[in-house]
Amino acid sequence: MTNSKLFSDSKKVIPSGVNSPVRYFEPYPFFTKKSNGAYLWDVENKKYIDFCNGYGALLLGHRRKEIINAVSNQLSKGTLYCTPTEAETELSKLIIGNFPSIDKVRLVNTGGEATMTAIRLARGFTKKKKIIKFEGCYHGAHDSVLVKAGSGSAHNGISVSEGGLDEVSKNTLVVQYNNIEDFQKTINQNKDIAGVIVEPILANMGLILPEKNFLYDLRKITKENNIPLIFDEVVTGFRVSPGGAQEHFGIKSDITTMAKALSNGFTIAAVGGRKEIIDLLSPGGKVYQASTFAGNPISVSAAISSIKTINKLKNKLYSKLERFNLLFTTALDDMATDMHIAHQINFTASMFQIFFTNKPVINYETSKKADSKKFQKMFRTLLKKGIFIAPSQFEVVFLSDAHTENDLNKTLDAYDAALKSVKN
Ligand SMILES: Cc1ncc(COP(=O)(O)O)c(C=O)c1O
Ligand SMILES: N[C@H](C=O)CCC(=O)O
Repeated sequence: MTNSKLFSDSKKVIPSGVNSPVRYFEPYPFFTKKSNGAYLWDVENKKYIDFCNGYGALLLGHRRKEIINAVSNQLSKGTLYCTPTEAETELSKLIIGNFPSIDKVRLVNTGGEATMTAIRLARGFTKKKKIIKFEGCYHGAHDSVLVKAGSGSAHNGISVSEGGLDEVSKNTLVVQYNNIEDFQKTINQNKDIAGVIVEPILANMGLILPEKNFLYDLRKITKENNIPLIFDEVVTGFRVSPGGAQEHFGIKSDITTMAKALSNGFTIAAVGGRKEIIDLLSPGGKVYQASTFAGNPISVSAAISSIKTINKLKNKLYSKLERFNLLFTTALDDMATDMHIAHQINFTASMFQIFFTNKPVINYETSKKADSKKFQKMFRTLLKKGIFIAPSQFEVVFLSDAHTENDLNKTLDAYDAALKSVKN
């Protein structure tokens, strides 16, 4: 079977042939048949070093032994009960142990479900309507946050999705990321703010780091105005430190969402926060949230195993990934500079992105101004050479614990060729 044949088949039965827009690239995506460690293999038996890593989920690499063992063990005991389990309490205690801002946590299935619940909680708590989000931040594919969002929707130039209601999006106020004056002005002009949601490190417009005081000022202003601050840690939770970006920056949010690296590749997400807010969830409170698959025993077993593995490895894991990232991005920067290619590299922890522009990339506008055609050229050369990064400059390159120095050296050689293709 070939990728091209599978794509023509899939297009007949799946819209655009893919189950999430970001998976499509021209002329057609490759179809994966298996993965292991740092690698993917497509149906034509081509091997790729994977730097998409489930858009950040696979912090520990594909088919990590500890997680596969835990899941296999659970498979022999059942796949769905729809009753509470002891394992759900164990997982919640582990999450709370890693995130001191969280008193209680509810398990859901996806990042989007977690942010939808977080926003509903903020509205239920404050009895107010409007939320503030930041340009380019992506919080899932639901109406209140699909407004000037990043990821695939930035790529498609969709500011507000068709089919979304104006009545919903008009209650979402959008502020420029890293612009605290814009934020303060919006707070001063609107007395009806129910909550503020932010990616503490913006990983959906490429990688954009919060400027020095941005998150601290956000925390201070939201506290002064009694507005719940939601940290969307769907990407950063467990990836930048065992306690996410909030541990990394030493800031406590009121509500936190997490997914991805929480389970290293299984379908689970969580929304947690201060007791007085999270206890508003039904059935004890009047903020309704529900799901058949919530607390799915397979995903819960994967998440318990992931957190335990992360907590056991701790400094060894994070310092290795940081060292690899620094070495890699320094070499990449030198290469692009030697070739006189205008570029910026943003990096932190185990994430980076290169932008083809001579201006620092600090927000939605500056990310959008980077040359996406050059990025596509680079992507295609990398792919030919067996390196798979997410196919858009609005995504991020993710390192995993499975990458070896040898993988990184091969990848640097591929970037060398890819940058030359950009230059020509
Ligand atoms: C920061 C952030 N929040 C929320 C989401 C939505 O998560 P999901 O795709 O699991 O709905 C994503 C990614 O998709 C994300 O990167
Ligand atoms: N950028 C998104 C997640 O972080 C990409 C995942 C998706 O939408 O399929």
